[in-house]
Amino acid sequence: MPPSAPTVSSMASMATLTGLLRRSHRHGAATTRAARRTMTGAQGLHQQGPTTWSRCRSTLAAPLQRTDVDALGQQGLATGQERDADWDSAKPFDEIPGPKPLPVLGNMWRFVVGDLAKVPTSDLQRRFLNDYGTIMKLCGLPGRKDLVFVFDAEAAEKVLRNEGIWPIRIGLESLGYMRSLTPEKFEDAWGLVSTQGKEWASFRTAVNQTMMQPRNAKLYVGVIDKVSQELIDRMRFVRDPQNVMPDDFYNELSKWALESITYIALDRRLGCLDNNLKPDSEAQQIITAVHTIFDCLFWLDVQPSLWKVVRTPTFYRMKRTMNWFYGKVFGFIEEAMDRLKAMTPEERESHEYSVLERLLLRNDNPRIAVTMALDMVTAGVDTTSNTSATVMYELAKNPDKQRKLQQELDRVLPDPREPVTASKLEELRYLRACIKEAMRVSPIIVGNQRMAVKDLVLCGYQIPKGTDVLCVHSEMVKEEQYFPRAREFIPERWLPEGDHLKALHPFASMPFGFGPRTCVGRRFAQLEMETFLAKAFRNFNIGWKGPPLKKELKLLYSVASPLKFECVDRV
Ligand code: HEM
Repeated sequence: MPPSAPTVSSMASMATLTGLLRRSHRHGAATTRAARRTMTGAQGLHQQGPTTWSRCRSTLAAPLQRTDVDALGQQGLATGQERDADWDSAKPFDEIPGPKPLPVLGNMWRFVVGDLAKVPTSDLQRRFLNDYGTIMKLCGLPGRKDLVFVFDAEAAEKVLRNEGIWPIRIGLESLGYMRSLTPEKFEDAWGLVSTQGKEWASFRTAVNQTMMQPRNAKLYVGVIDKVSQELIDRMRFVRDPQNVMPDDFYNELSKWALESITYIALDRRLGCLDNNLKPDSEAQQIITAVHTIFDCLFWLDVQPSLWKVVRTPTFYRMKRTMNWFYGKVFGFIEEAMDRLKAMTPEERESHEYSVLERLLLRNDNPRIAVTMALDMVTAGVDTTSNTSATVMYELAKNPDKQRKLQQELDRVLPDPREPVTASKLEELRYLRACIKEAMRVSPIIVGNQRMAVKDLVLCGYQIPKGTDVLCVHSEMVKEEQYFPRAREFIPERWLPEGDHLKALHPFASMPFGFGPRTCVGRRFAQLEMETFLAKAFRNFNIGWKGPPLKKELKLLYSVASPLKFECVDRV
């Protein structure tokens, strides 16, 4: 048994937990049916019962008032001071530049018919930086609080270092709200993505060790290697006679990411990379559900949407998909619990516990495993597949860097079909530098957002506590002052040799976030990407046969044109 394996004594409570989970699921289905019967047409949030609404408010924490901020975020402030020392000499909040809202219409019209209507979402941040400078304020959008954008690494450092011990990151409110509609399914386990304060902290504490310990991730290297080998085999199967990938190659990458993360979250192989995957197969249905949820989150939470006032068709689509998905995940977790219960004491002694089993055994509440699995599958597909596509693209466009990587790979993995192991991965320093550099040159997130939990001075302006601040790393990474030759792909800047690393500002590129709220799936994401990319560049010389790759900003910066990789077998 690995040193941190859960104690066998916690098996005693498994029978009770299974009963509890089954009861809550049946009750959940009944409540959902009842909710469907009573919630007809375009009801606003305020028309629902007080319990649901109060739960919803505390779950979403939006919009937070100053007093809520005190309750949620004041704990553990680095300095203990309420306000930055230079507050009195700073310019007032109202003077922060930004598009001026019109009376009644606010700023919404700009995005519909005004000066910003034709700006692609992926260019908006650059436009804001050019028009207003290193700090700007966007206000006057219906249902949204004012948002301050900072494009300055010093300011980002100040925001993130003063986030408190329960950092507040408002976003994806629709996800939290949907969960609040069936509280019996999520009671005491609302997940990480859209919760704040105590609810977020108790969940994070319950899952943190299992998710973040490097040795837990390493347990999966064998399976991730197998899944990655399946993708390599599939690449050989789907490429055309000129060795070029089909236009929908991104779909293959997202199947690989889903196959990997569902194994980690649910102890389950789905068979996503099967050459004969049927359109009505379980795997294909799950792939579709994950993409639907991601798409709906974009339309409900990023695009201007009236779902907080009127139930939109997208709202219902998301609700239907989430209920279906919950049922699926729930079924897988019940199976895992049954397997655990059936184990003999001897088997338990020698068993290598999976992430799912650890989550079930460490916590008295099986809903934690269910919600964590939902969050993992929701957050763990488009993130790793888009990032892997970016790394492949940058290396295809920079053949000298690709050759250097292949020299490292040939040394560490002399046989291209040889399985990747944890110790071999440790030796792949240049590969890690390539991934870091691709995440800098073309990050998938706009930036990191926090609510200020004390009065801050940023770029010379007063930022009262309770203000949401977005640190726009996706633009900082393009600035020469932070990264010399910023537009070039130079993995060497992340290697410890030389002075490059010392010169970099640590808060300019932060692809996995920061502090106690940092990406909880980081270890698994790194393991998946390193394993697949090591195998891909060991097996193929990868070129690019298309026009420059387009990205669009949806929930993430995502691939928006065909991935025309030429993958020629290396002899
Ligand atoms: C390349 C891949 C990935 C990137 C770049 C990425 C990036 C991020 C970022 C920037 C955050 C916000 C951190 C903050 O606010 O400080 C985050 C949060 C999160 N990520 Fe990832 N992520 C990736 C993969 C994954 C995977 C594979 C999973 C699933 C295991 C995952 C699950 C989550 C969850 C649940 C959160 C919310 C954490 C919390 O609020 O406590 N991510 N991720």
